[in-house]
Amino acid sequence: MKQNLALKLQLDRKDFRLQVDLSLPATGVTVLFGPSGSGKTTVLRCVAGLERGRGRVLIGDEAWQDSDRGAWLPTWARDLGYVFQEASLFEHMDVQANLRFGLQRTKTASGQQALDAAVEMLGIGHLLKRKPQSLSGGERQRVAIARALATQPRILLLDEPLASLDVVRRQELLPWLERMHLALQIPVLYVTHSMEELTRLADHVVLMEGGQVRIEGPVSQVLSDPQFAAAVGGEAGTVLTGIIKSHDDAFHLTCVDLHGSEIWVRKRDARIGTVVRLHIHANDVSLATSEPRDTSIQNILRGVVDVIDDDSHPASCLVRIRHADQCLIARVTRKAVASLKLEAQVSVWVQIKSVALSER
Ligand SMILES: Nc1ncnc2c1ncn2[C@@H]1O[C@H](COP(=O)(O)OP(=O)(O)OP(=O)(O)O)[C@@H](O)[C@H]1O
Repeated sequence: MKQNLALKLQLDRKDFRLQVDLSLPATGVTVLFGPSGSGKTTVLRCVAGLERGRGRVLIGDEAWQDSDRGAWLPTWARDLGYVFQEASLFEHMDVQANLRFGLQRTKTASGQQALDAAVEMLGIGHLLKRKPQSLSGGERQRVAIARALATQPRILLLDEPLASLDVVRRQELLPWLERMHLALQIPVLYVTHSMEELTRLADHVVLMEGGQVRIEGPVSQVLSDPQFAAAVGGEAGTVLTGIIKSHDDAFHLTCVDLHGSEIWVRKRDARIGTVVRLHIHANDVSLATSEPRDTSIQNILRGVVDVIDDDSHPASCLVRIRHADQCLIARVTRKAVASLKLEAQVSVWVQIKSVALSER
């Protein structure tokens, strides 16, 4: 059964008020993003019943909290998995025993099946006999996530699960999270400060600011919102969806079909027909009003200017360009906008210097 998550919460602390009203998708990853102190962790803690504000927390048709009706489920009675920055495993037990410990909470006979599936999904079968202290930070987190999933939660809460890892470990763990993301049928609330995690994992994005929701929606829509782009500064970029079309072995390239246009990326070991995400930084996009010739840039699309908005610095603008039914953002100078006479509805050639790709 699909389990939409509906939150309407107000919580007051000294110098801080959380005030959110959100209806989140029943599956997929919702990334809570925003500056330090904006209230991301507080939202997770309210969902988990670790904080008690006023309002409602509804999962599917079950009320975990409904202040108007006096309803409140304590944390232990909420079917959820919660994974923190640092995996809190029992050091004296091996991985298998840690996983089984989580399982004791489950009420269904399918618990073992769920545990096996989680072990498979997080690729930790070869670690079952190891003690936590012998695991890397990334492996510990995979065990912690598998333990949370083995309890067959109705929702998974991940609070900066990669934050305590170094860059190398982060890069190791991200593909596992991507795979998990594709396989899970429950909603995931994921707190991060990292644009890379957001662009690779998010289906839905909530930008928090000062305890409130500033922008919210599907990832491609939020990322192509110039206000979001201005808020994240140099990290602004968009996510487009394409399909692997062909591989060029001679030049080590892969061709992605983007609504009839071709985008070339570094060769990927992915089957033809695979749906992929293309991440394009706003700073890697330039615009021309006549067809560029004799350029080293391989990826050139036709598009139409949709919106031109202010950037955080007055020297630059954020230009949203429509290509078929998707949008991308270019950061260009205000001077270029003036000299090219860019405005809404103007046709442009969009030159893309660099594209990163991940599987959807
Ligand atoms: N236990 C607490 N007692 C009092 N105030 C708190 C407590 N925990 C958090 N706060 C305050 O509540 C506000 C929201 O904190 P929260 O941890 O939800 O923000 P965040 O967006 O998750 O931040 P970060 O990205 O730094 O983790 C901040 O002003 C913070 O200082």
